[in-house]
Amino acid sequence: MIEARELTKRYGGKTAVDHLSFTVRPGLVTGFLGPNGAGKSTTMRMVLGLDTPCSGSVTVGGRSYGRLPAPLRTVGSLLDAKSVHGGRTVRKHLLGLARSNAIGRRRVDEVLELVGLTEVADQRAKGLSLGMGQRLGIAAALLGDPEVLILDEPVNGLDTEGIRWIRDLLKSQAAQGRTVFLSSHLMSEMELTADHLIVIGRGKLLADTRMREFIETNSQGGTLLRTPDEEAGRMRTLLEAHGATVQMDARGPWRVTGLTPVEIGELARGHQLAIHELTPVFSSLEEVYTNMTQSSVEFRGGVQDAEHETKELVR
Ligand SMILES: Nc1ncnc2c1ncn2[C@@H]1O[C@H](COP(=O)(O)OP(=O)(O)OP(=O)(O)O)[C@@H](O)[C@H]1O
Repeated sequence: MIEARELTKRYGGKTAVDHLSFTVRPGLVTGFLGPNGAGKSTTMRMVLGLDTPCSGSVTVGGRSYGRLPAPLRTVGSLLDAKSVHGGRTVRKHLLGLARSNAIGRRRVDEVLELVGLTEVADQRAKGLSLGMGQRLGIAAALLGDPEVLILDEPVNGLDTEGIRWIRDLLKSQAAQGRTVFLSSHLMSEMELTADHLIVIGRGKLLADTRMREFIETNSQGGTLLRTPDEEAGRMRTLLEAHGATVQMDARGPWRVTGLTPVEIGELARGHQLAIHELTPVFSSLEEVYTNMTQSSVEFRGGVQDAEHETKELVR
């Protein structure tokens, strides 16, 4: 579990993180989203004791990072995969980390196996491909078998296979009851990986919500509707009279927005109109997120009054 309470960080006159409170829970992959400069990396660095909050607090497993008796056993992180000493071999890099954290050699072999680096264990780190380097960073994060994993842009620059591998790994780590907190600008990937989302803008919390709820509540997808031809005119009039917008399609289903599928179904039933198809369609995470950060529409996914912040984001 990660708990941030009123976390605030200023650099000179610039407020990077602004009274940010959230909880990242075990058993889930939680995505951390926000436009460039929103304060994600700063927040992660404060969680990991690499930056000191100006005010507020953040704990991992109930303690601030500095008070953890064996940090690597509580929280594993990947902030910058390139921060490895390139002259060392893969195994030596991990052995060095293990030794300084009282972790046995056997665990090094386990994580090498887990991330698929056993065969290149004796190669120098600087010769690794980007994907391999990323795996090494993840091996280091997993070394202490920590309850919390924090990853900043772990899929940056990876190919499809590498991305899928990280997705499966993170999901399985969460399924084992670990807390997984990751940032990524790749929305399609985040949509597939994360169960929960924390969204920030200008250092402030914009949303703290389940992925499904975030998409469903803020989706502009609408509902696909088919009715028999002879009832189409009456159906359209009825829907529009109740505030719906109907996009007609002569051959396919209509797209109805402004009413939920339940409301459409109940209206049709009340007027004895037949329905042949009623399919909710949801926007992608990317569409919802882009819309949220580009419009001043009030966001309703767990934080009520984000109007001001979303306006700020587009200035
Ligand atoms: N060490 C620093 N000194 C001064 N300003 C900083 C420092 N670190 C971050 N900032 C500023 O704080 C703000 C938040 O930066 P941060 O890197 O945390 O955002 P981010 O959400 O991680 O962005 P990105 O998605 O681009 O990585 C930015 O305006 C950044 O310029």
